[in-house]
Amino acid sequence: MTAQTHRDQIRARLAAAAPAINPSILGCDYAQLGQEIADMEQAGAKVLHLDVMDGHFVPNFTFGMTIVEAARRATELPLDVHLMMEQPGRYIRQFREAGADVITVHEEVCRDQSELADLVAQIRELDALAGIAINPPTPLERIDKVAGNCDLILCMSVMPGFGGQEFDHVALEKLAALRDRPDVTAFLEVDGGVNVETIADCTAAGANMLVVGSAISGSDNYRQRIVELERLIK
Ligand SMILES: O=C(CO)[C@H](O)[C@H](O)COP(=O)(O)O
Repeated sequence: MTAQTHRDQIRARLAAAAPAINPSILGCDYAQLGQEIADMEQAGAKVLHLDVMDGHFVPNFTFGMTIVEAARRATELPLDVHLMMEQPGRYIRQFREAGADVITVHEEVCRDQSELADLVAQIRELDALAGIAINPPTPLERIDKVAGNCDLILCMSVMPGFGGQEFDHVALEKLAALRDRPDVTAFLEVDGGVNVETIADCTAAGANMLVVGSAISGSDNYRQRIVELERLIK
């Protein structure tokens, strides 16, 4: 029997958890990062979303591989690392070595779909799940050749860069179109403005990985909020 790869194991964990609430650490207290991550895990998170922002592709900075590596030491939960950055290919190996299990790159930083496909292959060679992300204005045609051959597709429901923005419904049309494509087996993820008002529409449209930032990190009780969100989607 062939041994399971790390990708196989992570895919199986995500499939077992789906539809999964995927808390983003963007709004956490970074002076207490280990505790924040432990709190999210105890609250029921099955996967954690880490937002890497470079100040070029998005008008904000967050963190790089050092924090990914610290998160890796703080938890065994799958780490879903969203690279909001130019030239992600230069850093993919370092993020993988820091402990990223899922690595997502943006279509908008690629010349064409062949470059996007190369990044997917590069991520998979490192035994991580490969995700591709599109911003609200980016049409699905821009990923039509790669959508059937990647592990996760992230439909942004805000322009990336900041938490606490309003949900853009354009993501729902894209999710539904992807869900209906027989060749697409990727996890379908949505990120931005996902909260108690919008989450049920996301799963109804086909999302099975639901990134939630401020609706969890801004609440007084992470567990209560995750349970509340889960009730709306299961
Ligand atoms: O990528 C992001 C913003 O660009 C983040 O995942 C962000 O944490 C989402 O936050 P919120 O749920 O508050 O919209």
